[in-house]
Amino acid sequence: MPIENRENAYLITHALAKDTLSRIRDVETEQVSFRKGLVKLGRICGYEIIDGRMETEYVELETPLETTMGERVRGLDDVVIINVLRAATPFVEGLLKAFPRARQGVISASRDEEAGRGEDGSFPITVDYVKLPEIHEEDTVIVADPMLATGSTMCTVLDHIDGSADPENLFVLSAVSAPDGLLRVDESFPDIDLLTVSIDDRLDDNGFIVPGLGDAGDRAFRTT
Ligand SMILES: O=P(O)(O)OC[C@H]1O[C@H](OP(=O)(O)OP(=O)(O)O)[C@H](O)[C@@H]1O
Ligand SMILES: O=c1cc[nH]c(=O)[nH]1
Ligand SMILES: [Mg+2]
Repeated sequence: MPIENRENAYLITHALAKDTLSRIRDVETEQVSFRKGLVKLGRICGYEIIDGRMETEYVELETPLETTMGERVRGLDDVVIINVLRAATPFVEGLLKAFPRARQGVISASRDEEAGRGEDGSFPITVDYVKLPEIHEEDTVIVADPMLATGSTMCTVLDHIDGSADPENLFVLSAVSAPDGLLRVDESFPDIDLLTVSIDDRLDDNGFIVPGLGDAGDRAFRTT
């Protein structure tokens, strides 16, 4: 479903996606359930991308009884998933259930929260590690990060990917987005489609999404 006034941003509206997100937002949801919830959400989002964004084709096949026509999803072998460390790790685990043959890339990018936000509202981003597969024209590339807050991390990640190829589909997939982050990424990368389960109200003074779900990395990795 397209988001009003934003050509390239779309909500994932599957009821189970909303249900799962609501469960992991809950402050009472502990680490294991939180992590499993992110995995489940990744799987549902993967199925939604297949259903809404990929084409099917008819193929002739032999059942044990006779020849018939079946329908197959096109391009499942040409999917690249980029894992933005570290909070995206369980989210990507779920996506891989939908795209088991995806080629994978990893980028470690994190906000320097001590430095604080600059005048434009962005955080400085530290990139420690980048390992991307070669991206081809026919690929569907999904850059996964459950949280899109100021958009600083995602813009930095996309800077690393952008020059390397011009794939058929390039999606940024998040679970929770803030309006500021969507706007920042949309303005910097107008050709990229932004997919998210929820657009929350705002950012707080520390750049956290409100109502959000807190620090996704800390909750999944139990580091607080
Ligand atoms: O849109 P932004 O303002 O850039 O914020 C979003 C980023 O912040 C979180 O990562 P964090 O830097 O906390 O690292 P982590 O995944 O290691 O916890 C989150 O997973 C995103 O990558
Ligand atoms: O709300 C936020 C913002 C950035 N990163 C998170 O994990 N949560
Ligand atoms: Mg991160």
